[in-house]
Amino acid sequence: MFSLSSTVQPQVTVPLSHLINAFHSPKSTSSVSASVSQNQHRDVSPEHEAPSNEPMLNLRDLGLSELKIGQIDQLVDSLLPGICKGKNISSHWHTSHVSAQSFFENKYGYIDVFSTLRSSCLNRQHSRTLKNICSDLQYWPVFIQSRSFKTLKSRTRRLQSTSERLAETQYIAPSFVKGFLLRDRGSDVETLDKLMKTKNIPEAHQDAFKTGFAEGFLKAQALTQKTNDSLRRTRLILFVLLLFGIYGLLKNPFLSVRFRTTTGLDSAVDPVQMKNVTFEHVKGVEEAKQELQEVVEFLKNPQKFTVLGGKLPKGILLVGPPGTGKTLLARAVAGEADVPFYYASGSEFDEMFVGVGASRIRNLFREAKANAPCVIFIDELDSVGGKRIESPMHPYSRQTINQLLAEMDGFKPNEGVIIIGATNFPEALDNALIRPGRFDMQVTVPRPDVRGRTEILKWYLNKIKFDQSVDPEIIARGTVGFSGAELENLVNQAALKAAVDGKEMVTMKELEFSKDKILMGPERRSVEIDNKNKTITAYHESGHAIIAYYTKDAMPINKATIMPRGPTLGHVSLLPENDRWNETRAQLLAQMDVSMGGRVAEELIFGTDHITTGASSDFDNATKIAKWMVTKFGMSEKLGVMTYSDTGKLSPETQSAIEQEIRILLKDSYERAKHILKTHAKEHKNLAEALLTYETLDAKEIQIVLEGKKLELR
Ligand SMILES: Nc1ncnc2c1ncn2[C@@H]1O[C@H](COP(=O)(O)OP(=O)(O)OP(=O)(O)O)[C@@H](O)[C@H]1O
Ligand SMILES: [Zn+2]
Repeated sequence: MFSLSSTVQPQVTVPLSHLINAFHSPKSTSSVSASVSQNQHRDVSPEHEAPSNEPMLNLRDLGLSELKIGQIDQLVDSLLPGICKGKNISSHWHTSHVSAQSFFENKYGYIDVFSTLRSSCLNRQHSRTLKNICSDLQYWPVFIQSRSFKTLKSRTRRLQSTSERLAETQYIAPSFVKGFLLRDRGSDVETLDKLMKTKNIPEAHQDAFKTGFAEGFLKAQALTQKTNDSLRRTRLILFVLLLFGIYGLLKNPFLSVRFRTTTGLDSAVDPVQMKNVTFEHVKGVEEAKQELQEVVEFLKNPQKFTVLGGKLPKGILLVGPPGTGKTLLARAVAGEADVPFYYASGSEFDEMFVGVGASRIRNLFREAKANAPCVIFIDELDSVGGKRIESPMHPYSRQTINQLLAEMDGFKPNEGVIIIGATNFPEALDNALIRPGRFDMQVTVPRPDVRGRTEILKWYLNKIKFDQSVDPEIIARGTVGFSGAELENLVNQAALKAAVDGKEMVTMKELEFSKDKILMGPERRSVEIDNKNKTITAYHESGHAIIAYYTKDAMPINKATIMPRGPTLGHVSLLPENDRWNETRAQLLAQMDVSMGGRVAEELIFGTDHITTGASSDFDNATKIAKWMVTKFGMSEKLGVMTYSDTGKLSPETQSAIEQEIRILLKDSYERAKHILKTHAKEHKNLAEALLTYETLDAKEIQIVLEGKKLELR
């Protein structure tokens, strides 16, 4: 409805179509009727009440509410000729107002237009053309009263000031009025008149021309209104969607985690109660456990230490290769003492964002102090406490380390918070971190020895089903240098293999299998090796085995196989009875002899022309031992008890003397191997054939074959 309602303004509204109709057929009287309401009394006739979907045009908007009686009469007459023929007028027209009649009369000195409308029946028959209406509209004074009786000046006067005019139109007039009457009225109509004149439009067509103009204008206004409505609706929908979107983002767990981690204000500092992990769970690191025992005592009973005046270190640094059980030990300390355990990894503090790493450290220590006695464990300490090198990758590491140092200085030694740090690279740590008062107690957690490995293997074997014939010690002997984590993995892999093979329990075979897999890579069963190469490999490997078996100081054989694995076509594994801390000259020579066994076997069986490249790593091994014996271990009579570290810088004579000695050692070794293989040619043949049949033979089976007994069919 194009109406501007106001409490004080009389309103005259008319369906738009009627106005258009009036424009179109000004002489027709049948299609349009009107009624006039009484003063202070709204027309309540049913027709009037019936809602109309048509847009309504408020005549006041057209500036008609201020018409003089005569003008209104003229207008109504021209718009709706014969509209009021009596009291039974239908009420498509109605007027309403609420302001006092006297107000208008008093203030403006002329009769209220509505009293005129009320008294008049609007039944004049004069028909007038649109041209007349337009020119009337053009010059009628527009008189608009806003709310609260604030009366604006006559429009004619106000139009003198352009700025005033603009302000007024924006404030009061609807766009229709602005466009049609106020802002562009004069110019539009004038232009239209001018246009009709210049185009020489005949008098007869001028009405139609103007009608078309007015109709188009009204339609454009209706369209604008529609567009504005739909724009408003779209904006509302977008706003609601935005609200939903924001709600969804806040509820999304992924994003909330991101917010957590990136702000660092809420880093994970929840303690873990470690009652279930004790020193019992950590095997093969007895010394480390003993050293940490006193820390456990302190955490259990801090007063005992305070009374005696003893001071415990604030920080303990666990140093050792990966997987040796440093984290496990720290957990066990908390578990033994039954105190909370705060875990943090150094890399968590290594943040790209300023202050985040430092704030996490602050949070961690604040939480820990509130829950003392407790253990803070910082894994990978080197990644937070490494030497303070400025680098673009770690822009705020200095800030983080400083925070860590400040926190460590910030509590007293006997406050009940023990910080355990772990690192694989103690040398990479910032010196400020390892000075007394910080991480001043260092505990080494080495790779386990054979006893330790046996214990660890037993511990993890007890968690799976294994055959009674399994000897963990044999596996332990063959896994020199394995860490606790690697041994755990070995047992696990054996269990998986047994499950895949449909076995009920794990046997030595699976354990050996997984050991070889870890040491040498997976088996290459799919590799097609021709019989000739298989035979050469079988004799080569048996050659090693025969030398090992018949040489007094050689290590016991564990296994021989011609199954390709990793880069090898076959191998013989020997096991030291113990981890060897020292090796004798005889043991070193025996190792060289065993290495030579492969090539000697090839030569003896297939002839000098058919020796292969397969012995190169054997020679590498033998040559290395011979070289060390001469240059490092003082085991050459000719060169004496002296070390020759940088052989390239030695005199040519010395260099050739060393070379000579190494050559003799290797040659002698080769000859010894040849002698043994010639002596035990029969055993050599038997073993090679057994390998060709069975592919893999363990120590017991090798012994059976070499004793000339028959192997049971597997
Ligand atoms: N000495 C051990 N006794 C028993 N289990 C061990 C031992 N060492 C390692 N493990 C096993 O290996 C797993 C990994 O060990 P842990 O995380 O403690 O090693 P770590 O020294 O902290 O390694 P990293 O330096 O890589 O952090 C342990 O959870 C445990 O299952
Ligand atoms: Zn070999």
